[in-house]
Amino acid sequence: MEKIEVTVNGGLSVMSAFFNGRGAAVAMDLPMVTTVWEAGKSQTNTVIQKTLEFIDKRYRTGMDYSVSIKSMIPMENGMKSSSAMTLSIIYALSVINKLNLEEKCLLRTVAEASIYNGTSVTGALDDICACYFGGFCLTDNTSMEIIERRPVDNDPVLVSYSLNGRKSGDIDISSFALYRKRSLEIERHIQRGDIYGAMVYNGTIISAINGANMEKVSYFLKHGATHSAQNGKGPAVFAIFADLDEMDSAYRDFNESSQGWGIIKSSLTNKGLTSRRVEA
Ligand SMILES: Nc1ncnc2c1ncn2[C@@H]1O[C@H](COP(=O)(O)OP(=O)(O)O)[C@@H](O)[C@H]1O
Ligand SMILES: O=C(O)C1=C[C@@H](OP(=O)(O)O)[C@@H](O)[C@H](O)C1
Repeated sequence: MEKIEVTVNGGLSVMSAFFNGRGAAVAMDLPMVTTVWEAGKSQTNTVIQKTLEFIDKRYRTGMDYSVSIKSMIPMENGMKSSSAMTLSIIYALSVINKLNLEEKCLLRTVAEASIYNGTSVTGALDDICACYFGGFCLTDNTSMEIIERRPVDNDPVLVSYSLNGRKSGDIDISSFALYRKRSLEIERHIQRGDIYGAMVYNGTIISAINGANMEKVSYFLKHGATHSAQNGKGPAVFAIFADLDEMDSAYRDFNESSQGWGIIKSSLTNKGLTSRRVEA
C-alpha cells in the first residue's frame, strides 16, 4: 500500500494576525513528519477528523484515511503546530487524490480548513506559508494573499515552551482591535528588515493583553539574549543570542530552574515542505 509522507517545520510569530488581519511568521528547524494513507477510519483526534471531513466535503474524496504524526513542534505554544499539521494532511490528500491544486489554491484551502477544524481564527495563512515555503512570510489573512517572502539567516534560537499550552482557536481577539495602531509599529520593524525587533514588539503587545511569563524573558535576558519576548500569543518565549557560549549556558542551566516548561535549541530555516511516497 502506498503512503505519502510529508515533512514540514514549525516556526515563530513575527506579527500576529489578530490585530488587523495581516500576519507574519518565520520557519524554524523543528520537523513534523506526517504520513497519510487510504484505510479504514483510524483513531485520530477531532482536529484531524475535521480536517479530513473538510477535504471530503470540498473535493468529494469519498475515502477513509489514516494519519500518523511524529512531531518535534510543541502544541499550543504559538510554534505553528496546527498549521504544520493541517498543511501536511491536506498536501498528502491532494497527492493521493491527484487534486493538482496550484500553490495559491492549496494554501488558501489549508487556511479555510484551519478555521473549519477550529485551530485558527484568521486562517493563519502567515503560518501556513512559513511552514510551506520556509523563511519569512508576510500575508494578508483577510484577502488571503501573500504580501512578501524573504529568506532568513539560519540564526540559532532558544525557545522555552509550556506543557500547559494556549489554543489559538480559543482566543478572544475582540480586545486586539484596541491595539491596532500599536501593531503598525510591528510592521515598521518588518519594513526596516528588523524581524527580531518585530517579534519582540509583537510579543510585548500580546503580553500586555493576555499576560506573559516574564520570568522566562528575564531568565534569557540575564543569560545574554539580545532579544527575548513571548512568541506571539505564547505561552512560549523565544530568545536570540549573539554569543553562542552564552546561549549554550542558558540552555544548559534551564532545566534545573523550571517546572512545567521545556526548552528547545533550534535555528531559523529556509527549508520548506518536502514529501515522498513510502511503501507500507
Ligand atoms: N502532533 C500533533 N498531533 C495531533 N494533533 C496536533 C499535533 N500538533 C498540533 N495538533 C493539533 O493542533 C492544535 C494546536 O493548535 P494551536 O492552538 O493553533 O497551536 P499552535 O500555536 O502550536 O499552532 C492541538 O490542540 C491539536 O489539535
Ligand atoms: O489563529 C490565527 O488565525 C492565528 C494564530 C496565531 O498563530 P499560532 O496559532 O501559532 O499562535 C497567529 O500568530 C497568526 O498570525 C494567526
